[in-house]
Amino acid sequence: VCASSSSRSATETAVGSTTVPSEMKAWVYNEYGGVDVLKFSSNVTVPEVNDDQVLVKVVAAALNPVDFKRRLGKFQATDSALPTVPGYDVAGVVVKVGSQVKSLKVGDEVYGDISEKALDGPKQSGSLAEYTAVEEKLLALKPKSLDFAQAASLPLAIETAYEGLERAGFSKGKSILVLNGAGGVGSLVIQLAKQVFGASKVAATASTSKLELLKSLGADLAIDYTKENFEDLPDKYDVVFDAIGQGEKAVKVVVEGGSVVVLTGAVAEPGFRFVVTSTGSTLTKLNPYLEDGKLKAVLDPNGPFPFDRVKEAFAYLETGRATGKVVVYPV
Ligand SMILES: NC(=O)C1=CN([C@@H]2O[C@H](COP(=O)(O)OP(=O)(O)OC[C@H]3O[C@@H](n4cnc5c(N)ncnc54)[C@H](OP(=O)(O)O)[C@@H]3O)[C@@H](O)[C@H]2O)C=CC1
Ligand SMILES: CC[C@H]1OC(C)=C(O)C1=O
Repeated sequence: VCASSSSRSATETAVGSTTVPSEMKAWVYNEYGGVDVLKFSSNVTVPEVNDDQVLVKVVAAALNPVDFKRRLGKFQATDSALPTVPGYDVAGVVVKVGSQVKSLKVGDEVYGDISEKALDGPKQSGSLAEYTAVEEKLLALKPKSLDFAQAASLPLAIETAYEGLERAGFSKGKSILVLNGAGGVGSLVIQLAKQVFGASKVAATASTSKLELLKSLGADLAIDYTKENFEDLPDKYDVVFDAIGQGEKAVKVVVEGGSVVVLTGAVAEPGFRFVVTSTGSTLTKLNPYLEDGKLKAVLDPNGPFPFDRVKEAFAYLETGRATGKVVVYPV
């Protein structure tokens, strides 16, 4: 609610019908390291918005492995300066718009991955905060049928899944093997391959307790990696999507002329690795599938983690056992 000019404090700026404070609560680290470098602060400066940006009041955020890899200092060469507020995935409400913003307005419910390049100059002030500033082009309107936690779980993972399938030239009638089908990205690759791209066959790997999940997401074949090695099976695939760092084994099961997409770790011919580029246009394109439930957000049942338990959320994600996405909600 906009404070009357007489009562508006010096630290508040009335914007439209929304009052934005100058300081906020956020999780911050000022040195690289394990979860214990994460500190909760109540007086982090609310980011200013550039002309092409909006300020989002964060309702929910989601964690990604790139958050903890970055915090461990694995991408220092191209990282933004410390201190860092981590967090790429956000879902929330627009409270302020920059002068060049064209299609978003105060009050819009939005979601997105706030860093266009995940490793090359990611945002210093991320989504594990009460407010975050994001370029309009990185956001989409939140699907009405998804709550904020579900929406926050999607952006980086679904954009990675979609971009990887596009780069691999995946198309209707092709077969695909997803290495790590139960994780944040793989659980969406299975769904996209089946529901959006029209796969002829989807196979995926996970451990014993997650095989039914893989089938529920659309996998025709669920391979228990604790009992058999996919590379020892007779099947070959048009595309192998490696979301676990098995790129050198993945190339053994791709057909002649097929594609091997690698998200992490070593790559062997004919495999290729890429780093996701955030864009709201992919979310807008997939919104109809999300609205009607053809594509589903997969949230780890140990969450959502409330804002004051972010350290616990990261510790859980870093076990490498998360199913789908680890979400922080409410913020
Ligand atoms: N290049 C890029 O742009 C991007 C890269 N990435 C990277 O891709 C990888 C996956 O990301 P994300 O999906 O978020 O990861 P998650 O943390 O969600 O993956 C967790 C899952 O990994 C599964 N898993 C662990 N070991 C194996 C194995 N040997 N075989 C099959 N599944 C296994 C676990 O299942 P179980 O308990 O059954 O073992 C668990 O469900 C990460 O390394 C991430 O950094 C992610 C996004 C973008
Ligand atoms: C080089 C892959 C790197 O980029 C992202 C976004 C990750 O999660 C990674 O591991």
